[in-house]
Amino acid sequence: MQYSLFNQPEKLKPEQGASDQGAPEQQKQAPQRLPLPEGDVVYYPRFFSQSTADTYFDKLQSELPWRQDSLRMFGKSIPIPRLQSWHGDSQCTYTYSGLTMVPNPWTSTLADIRDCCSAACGSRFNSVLANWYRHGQDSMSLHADDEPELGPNPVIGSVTLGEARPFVFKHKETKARYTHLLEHGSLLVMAGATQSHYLHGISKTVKPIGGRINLTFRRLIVANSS
Ligand SMILES: O=C(O)CCC(=O)C(=O)O
Ligand SMILES: [Fe+2]
Repeated sequence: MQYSLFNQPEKLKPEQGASDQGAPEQQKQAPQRLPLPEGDVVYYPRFFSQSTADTYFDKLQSELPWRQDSLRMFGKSIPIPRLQSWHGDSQCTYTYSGLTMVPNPWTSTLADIRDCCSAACGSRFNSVLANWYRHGQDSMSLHADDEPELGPNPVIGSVTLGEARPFVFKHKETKARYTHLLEHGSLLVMAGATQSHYLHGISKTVKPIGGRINLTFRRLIVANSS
């Protein structure tokens, strides 16, 4: 399907809730295409209003069955530096870095956010990895979302709630780096050949910062997916 990354149906425009009144600088922020050669990345600041994003943060923090997962490296079990929760349609079992994750069901909060992101991205997302970065020492090392079950040129929709963190892109051949701050209530959409050409990740910081929840929506190619 051909679609524009700039799709933003009227009903998905940032809400103008009570807490946003009198703060016109918070509204009408246009999507930005990031200047990444060979990449296809669009950033929607305030995809969700401040008040909606605050509510989602609180609900997800308390509702999701957060897990401390570990990876096996060099024969040792190493805890990953963040908590995670994998949700999706029942057939969406996902394997990454040797870790096989059976999906938890969609919660109504996750399903609401999924539907907004699917409409904006033109992709029917069937799964989401929720990441909870509790503080500055939580991180995600550079990687590409290029697992075979995502298919070629996957569309990935990534929502940030809570503390803003810099998102690092590193070009696989030129090694050029580009950093973009992901803010509360934003949506970052990676599409096209972005995963073929770039790694991405979240670095640690020594600054005393608050928690951040990230939701990375994906569409896995699975039997019986519509
Ligand atoms: O926390 C983020 O913004 C990145 C998450 C990510 O890259 C992933 O879940 O694959
Ligand atoms: Fe990723």
